[in-house]
Amino acid sequence: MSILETINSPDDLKRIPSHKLTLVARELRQLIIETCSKNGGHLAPCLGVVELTIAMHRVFNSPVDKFVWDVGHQAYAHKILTGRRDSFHTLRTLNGISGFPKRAESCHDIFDVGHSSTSISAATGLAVARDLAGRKNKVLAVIGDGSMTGGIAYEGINQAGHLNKDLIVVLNDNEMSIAENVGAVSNFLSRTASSEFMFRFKKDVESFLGRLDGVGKSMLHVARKVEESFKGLLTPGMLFEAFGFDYIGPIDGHDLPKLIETLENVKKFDDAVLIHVLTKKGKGYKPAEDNPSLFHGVGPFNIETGKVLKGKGGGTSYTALFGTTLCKLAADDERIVAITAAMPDGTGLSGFAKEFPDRFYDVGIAEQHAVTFAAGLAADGLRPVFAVYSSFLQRAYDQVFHDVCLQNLPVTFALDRAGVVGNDGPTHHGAFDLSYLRHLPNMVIMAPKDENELQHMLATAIDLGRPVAVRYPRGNGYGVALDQGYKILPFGQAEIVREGGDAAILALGTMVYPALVAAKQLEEQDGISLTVVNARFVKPLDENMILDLARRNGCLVTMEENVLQGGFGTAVLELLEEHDLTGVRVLRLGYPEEPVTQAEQHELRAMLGLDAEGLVFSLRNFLKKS
Ligand SMILES: Cc1ncc(C[n+]2csc(CCOP(=O)(O)OP(=O)(O)O)c2C)c(N)n1
Ligand SMILES: CC(=O)[C@@H](O)[C@H](O)COP(=O)(O)O
Ligand SMILES: [Mg+2]
Repeated sequence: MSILETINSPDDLKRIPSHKLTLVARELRQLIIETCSKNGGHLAPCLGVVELTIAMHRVFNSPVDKFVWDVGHQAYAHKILTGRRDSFHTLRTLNGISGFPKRAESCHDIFDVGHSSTSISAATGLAVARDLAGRKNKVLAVIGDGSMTGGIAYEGINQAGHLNKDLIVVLNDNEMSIAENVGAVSNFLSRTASSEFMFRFKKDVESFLGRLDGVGKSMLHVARKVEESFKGLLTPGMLFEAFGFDYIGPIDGHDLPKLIETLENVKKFDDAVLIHVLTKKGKGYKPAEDNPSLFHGVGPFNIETGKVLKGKGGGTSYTALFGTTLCKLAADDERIVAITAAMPDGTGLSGFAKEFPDRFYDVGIAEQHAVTFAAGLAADGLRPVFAVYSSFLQRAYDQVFHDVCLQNLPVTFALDRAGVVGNDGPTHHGAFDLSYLRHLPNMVIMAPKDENELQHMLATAIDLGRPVAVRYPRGNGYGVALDQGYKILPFGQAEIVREGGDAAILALGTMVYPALVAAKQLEEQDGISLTVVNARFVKPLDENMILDLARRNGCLVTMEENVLQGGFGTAVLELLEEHDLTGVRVLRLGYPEEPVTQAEQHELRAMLGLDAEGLVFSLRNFLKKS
């Protein structure tokens, strides 16, 4: 029996003799690597915090003491040590263990996560709630250096330091976001060598001068002035102390005895403390240590070689095609500037960054800033393109409204991962963008039926010179031929891709090809003849075409990968109502309001009835009643 098999709870871990804890760490890494090699997952972040997680569970008493993991993509060891070892092989699969902490999954998962930089705010709330209830438990937030680039982290730390509650923030500093971490905060954190020196120097000088009566006081003043002029030597400790936190560190995050000793000491504090822990992303698995970005969130891979196994699907990924198209457009248009919020690889912008370094900006995990930054660029004549996952743009709703749409500025939102993303689950599905963008003034929204059309939509979006969102899915296209030049699509016009006499389907984006398959099957099996429309635009709708089809057929079917509330189908209903056509029967197919779970994309589409088979079923039922 392995030592890990004897651990079913944090209490079991506490019974393991100290000298055997490195073995626990080794076995945890082994299980995490094996599972990720089959299921995919956030391998590198999880390997980096194995010792930290052991130390936290050794010293504190979860779930009475509360651990809040930022993003939550580093919590696999926590899951395994809190009674989920036997089900860990189901990680990220349908009905399996979530890749992120989930309150519904375990009492040890205190706060649901997936989006970054929320841990300090949530932990502050938990600390205040504890104090109001008169309880004594500890609250810990574990946040990465990348997540410290998100503004909400500072909103949290600002209040937490001011309240000075009994709260521990563990800063897990691996000097990496998904890609290399960016910006002043990141530079600041890495000043650890000078930091230790300055900290000691400052304390020594202050205590020495403070002891000298009279002369000491004025010298202390002079020394402080000197220190001011040494701004370049400001240290992470000073930053967090300025916010009202005690600062401890930096400490080696792979030195278990040191971690345990530090946490034991900190446990005795009853004010706000930040422990700065230095870790290595991917620790213990060479391919992940060598390429932490690739192994940040990785698909199945071969453990021996570290080679990632190829994904399914024929064509180029939408993401890659977006990246190459933007490069080509930017070569001819100097106004184009590309922006990412800490995801140059994920959004396909790495090539652009190399080709146009002066026109590429990674702003860190700062979606709100990214949008307003883009608005500023656009206000002075540029054509910024913000490439962002649909679910992460949710953060910046007000900036999209207030800074871009209200001023009708030419910002293009390249919305990747629109629709179900698969195993990352509910926090990451791009299920809401149509609903949260459609009602904004001046906004145009498009969705391509395939990868070829994506190229034309991107060119059209930039050409339009106003706020435009182009939404496209995670994964590969269909392998269709790619036009060499770019077309500017006729504004607000849909495309009929199949003619039929019995009813019309208005399909959006990824729904067009499955709709065509379903229409063909219904023609062959039931003799039903359907028109299929590639809607292309959600805003503005092709009103003439839709109204004409509604009048001719008396019924319409809309299909979209978005929640039904406020989405494409809703837009069609509103149009019919505006034209007194409420008698037209409408079937809207899309996502329900309750969160879509985690599974492979194709499994989710089947469960939601949005694959060809599901569409045939729904269409048959609907048309039978016509
Ligand atoms: C709001 C938001 N934007 C982007 C992401 C995508 N994302 C997930 S983890 C991550 C990097 C986090 O870096 P860090 O906090 O340092 O953790 P590490 O992976 O280095 O352990 C990013 C950008 C996200 N989860 N949430
Ligand atoms: C944790 C997180 O938010 C990202 O790492 C995300 O999992 C990336 O997923 P993709 O594989 O779709 O880029
Ligand atoms: Mg990091």
